[in-house]
Amino acid sequence: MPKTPALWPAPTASEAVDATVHVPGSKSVTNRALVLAALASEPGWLRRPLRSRDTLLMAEALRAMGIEIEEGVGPDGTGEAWRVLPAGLRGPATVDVGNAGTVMRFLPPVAALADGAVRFDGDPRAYERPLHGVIDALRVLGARIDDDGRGALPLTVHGSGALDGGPVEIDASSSSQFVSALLLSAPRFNQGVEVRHTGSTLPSMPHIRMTVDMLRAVGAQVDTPESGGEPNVWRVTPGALLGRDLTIEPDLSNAQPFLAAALVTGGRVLIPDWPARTTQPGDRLREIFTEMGGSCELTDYGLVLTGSGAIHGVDVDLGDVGELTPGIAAVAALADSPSTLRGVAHLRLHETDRLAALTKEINELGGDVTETADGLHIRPRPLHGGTFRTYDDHRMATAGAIIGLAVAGVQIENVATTAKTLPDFPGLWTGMLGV
Ligand SMILES: O=C(O)C1=C[C@@H](OP(=O)(O)O)[C@@H](O)[C@H](O)C1
Ligand SMILES: C=C(OP(=O)(O)O)C(=O)O
Repeated sequence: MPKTPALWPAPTASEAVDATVHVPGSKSVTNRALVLAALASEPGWLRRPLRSRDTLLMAEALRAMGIEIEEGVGPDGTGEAWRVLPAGLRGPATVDVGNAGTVMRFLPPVAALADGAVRFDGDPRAYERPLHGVIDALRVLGARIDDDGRGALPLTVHGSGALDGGPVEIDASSSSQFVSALLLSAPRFNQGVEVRHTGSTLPSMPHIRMTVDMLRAVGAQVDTPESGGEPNVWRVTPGALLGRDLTIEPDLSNAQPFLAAALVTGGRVLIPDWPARTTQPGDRLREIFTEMGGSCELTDYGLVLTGSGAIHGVDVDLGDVGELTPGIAAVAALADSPSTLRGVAHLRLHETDRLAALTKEINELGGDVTETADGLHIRPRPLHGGTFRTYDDHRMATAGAIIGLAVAGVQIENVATTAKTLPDFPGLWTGMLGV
């Protein structure tokens, strides 16, 4: 593969886009499927897994704890498929979480089940991302963890081969992944788990539903607020998990920049295999991008978004779908009216402080964005070219590419950071544009 330059000239669209874009598998589904397959009592398959930095880090970490993961083609010889062979989890092991929230939060509970010490380390930014919900809860549930007292990486989980489990209270207002992490491993805790969220807000509910659905699909019994349980309480009963043959859905959040291209250029983009029913937050794009001026049609082939040529501002609470914020902010900066994006204070603790980064980078191109306590006000202005910094954040890079479609001379710094969740974004982008 040719080396990507440090500054990537984002291509402008000289005409309306008309393209079909095959988007690789979902990060969130792939990493949950890997964890559940590793904890199962029989082998399983993942078909069409995402092969990106975050998912390869997850696979490598599970291997380090004794799980065999064979990367190859599926049982019927079509497409990429990974076979996961569960085994006794063991230390000593070292896990590099990179800057993957799913790896740093989902794996300490798995490590608590291992026989031996598992050390967790990662990128400098990973030291700043909240992990206290997982560390404190695991201690209450019976685990021994050494950390430096900040409630963050680096840390060592001293697994003893089993964990008591039981009831625990956490404040997951800084990340839904605290809840998902405890639920995913809970069927293997001696008493299962009862997680009670005590904070005032809880972001990314669709991702918690994804965790619950995927647990149930491998045979776990899960009680949720939505299934008649108490508000903010989830219970998982101990029990063996099945090995499944699971086809991973395309990553709908990574479909966002391509759909945005149809909206911004007044063109048409088809994303094949868009699921008819899904817990992925990206499914909300059908509604949000319709409000912003597009029209969406979900057919047997996938999702088609057609732009009208007009882009409208929105006033929207993105608390459930925070990872869509950078892409929506980019489209909003090109709209014909102002936007207010709400409910996303927790984005300050994502790959970078996304509210600060979007404000600074859009304003450096001539924009008028202000941060609020829980989001952004975006007043569209004529933008000009310049460097768009990404702060090692894949979604900053794709946001910059969206703006570059309409603004000449935008140069994206470190576009290679998109490899966190999307292999070869520049190739897919130029392929869509036919340049
Ligand atoms: O569980 C998951 O797969 C995710 C949950 C969300 O995390 P937060 O609740 O921390 O925002 C989301 O932003 C992240 O991209 C993926
Ligand atoms: C917040 C994100 O990732 P992570 O899983 O690292 O939290 C994201 O992908 O937008």
